[in-house]
Amino acid sequence: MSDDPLLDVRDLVVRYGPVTAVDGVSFSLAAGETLALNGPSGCGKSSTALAVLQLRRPDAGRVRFEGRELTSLPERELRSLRPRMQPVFQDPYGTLSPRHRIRDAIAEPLRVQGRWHPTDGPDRVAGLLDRVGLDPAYGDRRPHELSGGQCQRAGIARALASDPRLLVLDEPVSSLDPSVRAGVLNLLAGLQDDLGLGYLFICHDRAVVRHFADRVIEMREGRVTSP
Ligand SMILES: Nc1ncnc2c1ncn2[C@@H]1O[C@H](COP(=O)(O)OP(=O)(O)OP(=O)(O)O)[C@@H](O)[C@H]1O
Repeated sequence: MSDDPLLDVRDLVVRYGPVTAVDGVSFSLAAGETLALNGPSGCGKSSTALAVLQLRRPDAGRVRFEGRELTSLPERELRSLRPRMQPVFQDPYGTLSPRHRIRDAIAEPLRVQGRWHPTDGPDRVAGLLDRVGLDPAYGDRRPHELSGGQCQRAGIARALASDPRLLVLDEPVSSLDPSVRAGVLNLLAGLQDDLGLGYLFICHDRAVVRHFADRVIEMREGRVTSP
């Protein structure tokens, strides 16, 4: 294995028509590390996240993930890499389909990736629920039958089903009640310790960032202002 960082972003640019949302952002992230993007609303944090995930193709710059340059890869080749870089968004109810039971939402990535086996699939789903601190019986419920914190845990379980190396966490606790935020952050910290995941952690709350991240990048008006 090379000494390549897990993720290396160089001179990233994202434009929406005349608006330059991300204007030459560079950073790298090692496996097992949490790098936070911090800054005021509208500074380009989410646009950076979407471009890293190639959910929105950047207008310029490079995104290297596990040593592979993503920006020049056709969608067909990206598809096989996508499971390894998973997003977790702010609104857990928006991530999980309201019509599907939690266990089906978690099983879906396994099915789509051809890794679902009827013999051990249900146990894997139960194991993932247990891993995020949810009683496997919650698998029978639909998202609206869970609290915000429980639903975010289910969203994290769904992300883990893909065996990712990188989680892009876009304000993962911002919509949660303050009393349950620490529990979800502790869960993420434990998963990182156990699985060696890299976290790109987007958060506008400086106190949370200081507590949770190994390193912090400050953004303003699409640019990195520090370090
Ligand atoms: N789909 C879009 N179309 C047009 N402009 C957009 C779009 N998405 C974001 N922008 C603009 O790009 C800039 C950066 O937005 P972005 O959401 O990336 O910032 P942010 O730091 O994540 O903000 P927030 O914390 O409020 O989500 C803002 O000026 C925003 O209005």
